[in-house]
Amino acid sequence: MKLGVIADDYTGATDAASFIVKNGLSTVQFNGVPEGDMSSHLKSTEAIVIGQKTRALPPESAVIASLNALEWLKKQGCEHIFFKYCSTFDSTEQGNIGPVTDALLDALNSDFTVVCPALPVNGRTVYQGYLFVHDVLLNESGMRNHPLTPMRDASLLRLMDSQSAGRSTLLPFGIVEQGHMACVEESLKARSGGGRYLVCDALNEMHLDTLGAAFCNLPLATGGSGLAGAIAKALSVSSELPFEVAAFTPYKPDFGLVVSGSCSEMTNQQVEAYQSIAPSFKVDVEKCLNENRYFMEVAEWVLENKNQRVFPMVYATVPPGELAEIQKKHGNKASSAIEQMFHLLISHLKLMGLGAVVSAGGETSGTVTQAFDLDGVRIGREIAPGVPWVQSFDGTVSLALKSGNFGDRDFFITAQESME
Ligand SMILES: Nc1ncnc2c1ncn2[C@@H]1O[C@H](COP(=O)(O)OP(=O)(O)O)[C@@H](O)[C@H]1O
Ligand SMILES: O=C(O)[C@@H](O)C(=O)COP(=O)(O)O
Repeated sequence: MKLGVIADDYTGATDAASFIVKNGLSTVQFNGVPEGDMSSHLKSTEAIVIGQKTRALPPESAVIASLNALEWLKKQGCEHIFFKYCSTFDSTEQGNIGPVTDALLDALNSDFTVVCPALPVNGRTVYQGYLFVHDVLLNESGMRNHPLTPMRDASLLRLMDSQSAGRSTLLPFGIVEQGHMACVEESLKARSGGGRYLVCDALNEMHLDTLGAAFCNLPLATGGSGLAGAIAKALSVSSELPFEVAAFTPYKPDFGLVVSGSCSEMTNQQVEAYQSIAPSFKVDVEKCLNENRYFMEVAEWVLENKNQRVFPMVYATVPPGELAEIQKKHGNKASSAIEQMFHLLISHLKLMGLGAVVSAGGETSGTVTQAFDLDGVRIGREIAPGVPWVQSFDGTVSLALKSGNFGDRDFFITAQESME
């Protein structure tokens, strides 16, 4: 097994898996650390991705979950480990990117890794250690208003140093441009000078490929799906298996649903666009907080509106002003109550034959995936960069787990049109 990936959310896991498959390694994704014998799913597999919902947990819990994942991946013989976090470095001052990276390094008896969330195809670039989202710094992007992990700084060195035990240094793009040997040399200098995390500039795919070639042999690398894909590309050079892109297309079931819990700028646009063509239900936050059985009211609406040309949509997505008011009144309790409602809703609807969900938002997708209680998924056709269709091993459930910021305005309909 060449590569084991620990992803801090489920959209991030499918994102990474999609890029790894595209770059030549056959890949299986598990939702959480698998229990029982998974060997039948691992025949001819070169990369394993474990998706977990650890991004917004207290750091201690995220560390324990990530170390469990590492132990399992090592048992499967994974030679290299990749810690996948968000291309917008979603975290708080406490973590969890720093604490999890430190714990993984210690467990791997290593003292050095790379940090690179760049994903140029989706507009995330790193320049002089600063993270850009398209043409603005991270802290000027919509991420400054994120409900759980508002990003108020764009310096990856500062962000990493504030939440970890060690010290960051920079691999500037001028050296990345000189090629992978120059990067390796620079990393040796950084390491001998006491640097623990090498923050890598990357403005385009070529830079990522260079970083992949330079750092594919580290025990641990960390970053976004761009670097995960580049490392897979470097590792796949020695692959003995025939290259095969797992691009199955799922069937469109009679009963599908769009669930949107992201409040990102892009998801707000996607919800607005989809509302004009599909039956839509806006979640009542007060009811999520105060009525245990509110999910039944939502389920009833869904069941009345299924079997249409397009999937009905249940959404909690609100624009920044409305979100700020809700958070002022309820803090993070509102977010948890909404997630809990989505969990109960999906758990109920799966018994009614729900066969596909297009889900927007990382935490939201974690909730949806956990409610289906699937061991893992196989990776299918890409709908947009970083968002593949995935399907349960038994083929009964198809999911499109969309990161809040990914996809274009028409994503919800494009996803359905891409089914057979
Ligand atoms: N109207 C709302 N008020 C408060 N919190 C909300 C609202 N709608 C969604 N949320 C919460 O915001 C969080 C969004 O996170 P997530 O699903 O990861 O989206 P993203 O991918 O944009 O980060 C979730 O915890 C969700 O429950
Ligand atoms: O790296 C990315 O941008 C995504 O894979 C991801 O992790 C997104 O997180 P959410 O926006 O919370 O879905």
